[in-house]
Amino acid sequence: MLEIKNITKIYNPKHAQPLKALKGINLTFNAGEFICILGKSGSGKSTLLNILAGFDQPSSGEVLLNGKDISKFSGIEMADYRKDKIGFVFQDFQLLDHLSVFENVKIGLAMEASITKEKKDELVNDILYKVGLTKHADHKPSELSGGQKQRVSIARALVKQPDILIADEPTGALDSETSVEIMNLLKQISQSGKLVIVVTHDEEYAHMATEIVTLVDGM
Ligand SMILES: Nc1ncnc2c1ncn2[C@@H]1O[C@H](COP(=O)(O)OP(=O)(O)OP(=O)(O)O)[C@@H](O)[C@H]1O
Repeated sequence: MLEIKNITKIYNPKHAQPLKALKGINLTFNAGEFICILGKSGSGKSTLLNILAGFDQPSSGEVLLNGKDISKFSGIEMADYRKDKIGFVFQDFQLLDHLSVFENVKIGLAMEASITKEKKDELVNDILYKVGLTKHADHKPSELSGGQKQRVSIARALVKQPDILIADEPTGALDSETSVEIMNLLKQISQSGKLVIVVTHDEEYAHMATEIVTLVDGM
């Protein structure tokens, strides 16, 4: 489904000492897999994630989604790729404090001009049910626990039904019990047929993965 071939990323290529953040990475990921990307600080995890999510482009190599090379996409094609195929979950949730849980999740559908308001409301209610937040739909983020906030962020990423869910340190701001809960939810999501890719510092949760990728110094 998602294949990367000989990816390199060089920051400041014209600098006297360019920084090689990724040094020829080859990986294949399939639908239904739960991938954990591990590695020390500076090993290239965020760089790899940003390329997979279409936030950044590699210096060389290919990123193939169902055989199509997204690394050569134009700006507009890349924006469509991010909108249609990718859900992204951030460590610090990135919720809007003045909006309710329902409204925060609905933001995930803001770019979907072809979906009616009624259908959007139905999709939001469905996903809130799936992540166990129906009772909290009218609450503000400030009224939620850290784990509940991360569930809102996951619901917002999933509401547009992307094929791929990417999470950057989703448990980084959570205690260990809540972290297990969130990792279990992410695993369940992969078992429903999505490709879930998680960057984590917490090696203790890596056993839950179907595949572990360990980055060492960009390799
Ligand atoms: N925009 C940038 N410009 C220049 N160098 C960068 C940039 N982003 C990252 N780097 C460098 O690339 C290397 C890999 O960084 P990256 O953020 O991918 O690592 P990481 O494994 O995600 O680290 P952390 O766990 O601390 O987030 C590091 O040496 C970093 O300093």
